[in-house]
Amino acid sequence: METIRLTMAQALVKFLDNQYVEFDGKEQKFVKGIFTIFGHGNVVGLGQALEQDSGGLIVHQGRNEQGMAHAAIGYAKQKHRKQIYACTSSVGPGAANMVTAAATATANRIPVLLLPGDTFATRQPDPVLQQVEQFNDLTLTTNDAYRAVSKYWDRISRPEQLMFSMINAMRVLTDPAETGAVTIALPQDVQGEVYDYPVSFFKKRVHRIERRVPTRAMIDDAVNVMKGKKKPFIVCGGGVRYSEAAEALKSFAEKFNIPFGETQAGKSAVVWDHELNMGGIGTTGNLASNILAKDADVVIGIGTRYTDFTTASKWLFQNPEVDFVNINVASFDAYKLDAVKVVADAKATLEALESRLEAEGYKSAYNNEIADAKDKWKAELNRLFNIKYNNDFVPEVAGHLDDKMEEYKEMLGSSLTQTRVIGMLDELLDDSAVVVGASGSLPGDLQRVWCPKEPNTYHMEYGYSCMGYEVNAALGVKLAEPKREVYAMVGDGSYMMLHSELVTSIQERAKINIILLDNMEFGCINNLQMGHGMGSFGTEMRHRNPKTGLLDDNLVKIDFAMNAAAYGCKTYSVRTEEELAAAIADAKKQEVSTLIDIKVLPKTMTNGYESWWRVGNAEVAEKESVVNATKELKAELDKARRY
Ligand SMILES: Cc1ncc(C[n+]2csc(CCOP(=O)(O)OP(=O)(O)O)c2C)c(N)n1
Ligand SMILES: O=C1C[C@@H](O)[C@H](O)[C@@H](O)C1=O
Ligand SMILES: [Mg+2]
Repeated sequence: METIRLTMAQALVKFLDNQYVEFDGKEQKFVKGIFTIFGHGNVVGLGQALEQDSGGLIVHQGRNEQGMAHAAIGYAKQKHRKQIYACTSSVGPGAANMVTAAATATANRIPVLLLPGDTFATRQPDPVLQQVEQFNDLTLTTNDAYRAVSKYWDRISRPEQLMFSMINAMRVLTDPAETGAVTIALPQDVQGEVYDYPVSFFKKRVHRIERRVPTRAMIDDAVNVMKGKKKPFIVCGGGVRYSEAAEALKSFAEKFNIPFGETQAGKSAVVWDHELNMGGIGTTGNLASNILAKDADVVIGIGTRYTDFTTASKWLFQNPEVDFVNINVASFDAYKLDAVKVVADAKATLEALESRLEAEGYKSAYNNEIADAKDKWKAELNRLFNIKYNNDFVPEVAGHLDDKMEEYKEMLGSSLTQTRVIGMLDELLDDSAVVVGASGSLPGDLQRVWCPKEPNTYHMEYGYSCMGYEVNAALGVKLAEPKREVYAMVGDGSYMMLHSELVTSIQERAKINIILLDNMEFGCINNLQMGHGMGSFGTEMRHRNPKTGLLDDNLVKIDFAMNAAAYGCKTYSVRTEEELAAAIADAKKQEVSTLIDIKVLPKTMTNGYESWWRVGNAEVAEKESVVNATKELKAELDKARRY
C-alpha cells in the first residue's frame, strides 16, 4: 500500500482540497476555503498545515468565530448547499464562540464544517490554558457543547481516526436530508502528530447529490388525496430553492391553477409578480397568502420545515377538511402535521405528480379568489410603501408608544417610517441585488412586502433568527455572488450584537452594503411584550434614570455611520427620503463596503395579517392587560391544530 507521511492537520487539508460534488451531472469543488482564527489550539497544527500547503483552498482571517461561521453559512446557503467553507477556531472560548453558529446552520439545514481545536489527547500538560476541567468527567471539553447542535460530531484522538471520520463528515454535509453543522474537534497535540496515510485517502472524491425519486406508491397516495380537493395551496419552502425546483413548481402550479405562498427560506424561488405567487405565508405572512391558506382544503408543503412562523403555530389552516401532502427529502419533515408523505426530491416529485394529476384531469376549483386576494394585497402594499409621518399620525403598531413618537422623532432627527423606507429600497435597489436578513422586525416586514424581481435575491436566515447573522452572512453571500450588490438588512440591536466580519469585508475588498434601520429599540420584542399586555420593559434603548433607578430616562443616541466609518466603510446618515435616495445611488458607485444609517420611527414596521403566534404569556399577573392577553391567546389556541 502506498502511503504518505503527514501530520493529521496536513492530511485534513489535503483531504478537504480533494472533495467534489456532482448535481444534475455538473461537478464542482465542494470546499471553497477555510475561515480561521488562530490561537494556541490550532495555529501550530492546522495553521502550520495551511501555511505549508493550502492547495486550492482559500484561507480567510476571521474577526469573531461566530461571525466568520455566519459568513460560511451565508456562503453555503446562497450556493444552495453545493459548496461550503470550513471554519477553524482555537480551544476554549474560540471554540465556544462557534457553537451558536453551529446551531444556526443546523436549524437552517445548511452545511458548514467546524474544526475547533481541542485540549490535549495525551492530557500531559493538563489543565491547558482555557480548559474548563469538569471534575466528574475528564473527557468533557468545551467542544462537547457542539453535540446538541451538530448533525455529526467527532473528536480525532488519534491521527488515523481522521480517515473514516472525514468520509462520514462528507456523507452528512452532502446529503440534503442530513445536512447541517458538522463538528470535528481537533485536539491540539493530535493535529501535529504524524501518520503514514494511505494515498487512496486523498484521491479525488465526487459526492453525488442525488435526487431521491418518489416511489409509485408515494405518488399514488398524493394523487388520492389531491384529486377530490378543490382549493389546494402550495407552501414553497427552502427545499424548492435547494433542489432548484422553481421551474417545476411554476409548471405544476400553472397547470392545475394552484396558488403558492413562500416561507422565508423559499422566498424568491419564483419572482414576486408571478400570478400564482401569493408571497409570504404564516405569522409574518401577507394578506393574500394567509387569506387563501385559511380556506385551503389541501396544503402541499414542498421542502418546508413547517415552523411555527410558517403555520402560525398550527392555527393558519382553518378549513376543517384540510389535508396535508408533504414533499420533503427529510422524512422527519415529511411526517409533520400527520401528512401524506412523499419522501423525495422536490423537482423529481413535482414532475412525477404533475404527469399523474394531468392524467387524472385534475384542476383546482378556484374562480377569482386568487386574483382577488393578490389585488387586495397589492393595494395594501401600496399603502404600506407610502406611509408618511404627519400631525395625526397613527403608527402601524398603534397603542403602544403613541405618546412617545414626538420624543423619538426629535432624538432620531427623523420622521421616516420603516415601511416607506423599505418601499423606497424596493424601488431603488438593482433587481439583481441580494438582500440578507435574519432577526428583528425586518424579517417579518421583508417576508411580507419585499418583491423579488429576480430569483434567489432574498436570503433570510429564519430557522434560528440569530441576531448578528445579517452583516456577517452578507460577506459570505458576496463571496458566493461577487458580481451582485449585497445588502445586509439589519436593526440597530442586531448590528450591535455582532458585525465583526464587516472588517473582513474591507480586508478582502469584498464590498457589502449595510442598510441599518435604527429605531432605538429592540422593536419587535417591544411590540411583542406590549401586544401581550406588558408595559415597555427593557426593550427601548434608554439611559438609566437616577430618579427611578430604571432604564426609563432619555433615549441612547448612537452614530452608526461614524462607527462603520472607523473601519474604513463609506457611510451615510439618512433622515429624509432625499438623503436615502442619494445614499443608495452613491453607495452603488463605491468599491468599499458601505453602511447607511437610517433613522426610522419605532412602531412603523408592518403589523400582522390574518395570523397568530403562540407565546407563553403569564396566567396570573398584577396587570389585568396581561391576564386578558392570556385569555385571548387561549381563545386562539382553541382554533389551532393540536399537533
Ligand atoms: C442572538 C439572539 N439573541 C436574542 C434574540 C431575540 N431577539 C429577537 S429580535 C431582538 C431585537 C432586535 O432588535 P433590532 O435589531 O433593533 O430590530 P428591530 O426589531 O428593532 O427592528 C431580540 C433581542 C435573537 N433573535 N437572537
Ligand atoms: O424572538 C423573536 C421574535 C421575532 O419577531 C424576531 O424576528 C426574531 O428575531 C426573534 O428572535
Ligand atoms: Mg431596533
